[in-house]
Amino acid sequence: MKQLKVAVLGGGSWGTTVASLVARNTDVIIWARDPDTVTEINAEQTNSKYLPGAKLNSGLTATNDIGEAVAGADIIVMGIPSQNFRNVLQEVTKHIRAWVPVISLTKGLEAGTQLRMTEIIQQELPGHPVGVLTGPNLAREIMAGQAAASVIAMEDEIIVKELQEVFKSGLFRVYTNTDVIGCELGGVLKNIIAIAVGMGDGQGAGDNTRAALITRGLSEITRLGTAMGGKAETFSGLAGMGDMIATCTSSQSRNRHVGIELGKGRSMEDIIEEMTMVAEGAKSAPAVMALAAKHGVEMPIAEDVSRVLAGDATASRAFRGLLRVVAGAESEPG
Ligand SMILES: NC(=O)C1=CN([C@@H]2O[C@H](COP(=O)(O)OP(=O)(O)OC[C@H]3O[C@@H](n4cnc5c(N)ncnc54)[C@H](OP(=O)(O)O)[C@@H]3O)[C@@H](O)[C@H]2O)C=CC1
Ligand SMILES: O=C(CO)COP(=O)(O)O
Repeated sequence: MKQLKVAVLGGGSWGTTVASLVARNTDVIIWARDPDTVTEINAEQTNSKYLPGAKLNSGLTATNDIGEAVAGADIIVMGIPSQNFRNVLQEVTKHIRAWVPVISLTKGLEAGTQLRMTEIIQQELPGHPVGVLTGPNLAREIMAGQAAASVIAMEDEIIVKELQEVFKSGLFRVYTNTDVIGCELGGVLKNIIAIAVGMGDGQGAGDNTRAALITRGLSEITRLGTAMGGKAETFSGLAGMGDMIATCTSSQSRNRHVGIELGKGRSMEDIIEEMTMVAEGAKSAPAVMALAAKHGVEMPIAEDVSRVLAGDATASRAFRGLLRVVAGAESEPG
């Protein structure tokens, strides 16, 4: 592979993990706003704030200067949480070269606009190829060297194959897909179902209950995703069902953690206050409900989660309501 220069923006758990993986293949520079993170990555090859105990690839370098990271890059990778994504991208526009692809790692929607991250990239950087890297990819496991599979999704069939070579590495297997909308929405929407599953787990629900929520959750996110232009088969692949299983069952998931704590009766303010990392589902839920209304899609699980997140219902009440709902045909909502 030609020695490409990749800039990863965002020094959190996933940005750092992806940068470390890609550094096995090519030149990578990571931009983080926190000077301590930058110093630590350069001096120790660790990021103890987000990936305690993990050793990063020794070829990885870090900078505090976004211009330095972006100006020389052949590929930009955005590992910034959804509500700050546009601000950082606006800085990128000042330094990026023409036609450089921009890949999002982010699994959220912009709150006010309900836009996907690739739509924001297209607004801010028209003409640049856009894509997402998504799938069942819990950062800490991947840093521990465990096998995982992911999907790189871009509309352009040639560029997506070139980028597959950049991201795949060792036991990190990367598939291609041209359904950007479906892949991106799979990553966004499963977070809300993971909160629902956590709400059940926090109240001592059983394995049958969890399986029912995951399965019914998958059908409701598929309904919205296909109404928005994604392909149904994408939601039964890694970016849909795969990520749903990982996030809804893992003790590492931040979204499931939020659900568990809500299930125990704690308030959102308390839960968020003690979290150092992002739980995208909590931020994206109102945008998801607005999109469901716009597309005329019923999403009973997401709706209940949204009510609990907004403080309009308790987790125990919402959870009992979900289970009491009168069942129709399996192909129908509810
Ligand atoms: N962690 C995971 O396993 C996975 C995460 N994702 C997705 O990746 C995205 C990033 O999440 P993740 O890395 O986990 O998040 P973390 O909570 O681990 O880290 C967030 C990072 O974003 C940085 N950040 C936040 N706002 C800004 C800003 N305005 N300018 C610059 N940097 C900023 C933080 O910097 P600071 O430290 O200075 O606050 C921090 O480095 C999310 O959408 C998530 O859903 C996808 C797959 C797996
Ligand atoms: O997206 C993820 C795994 O694929 C990470 O999930 P959480 O953000 O819930 O930790």
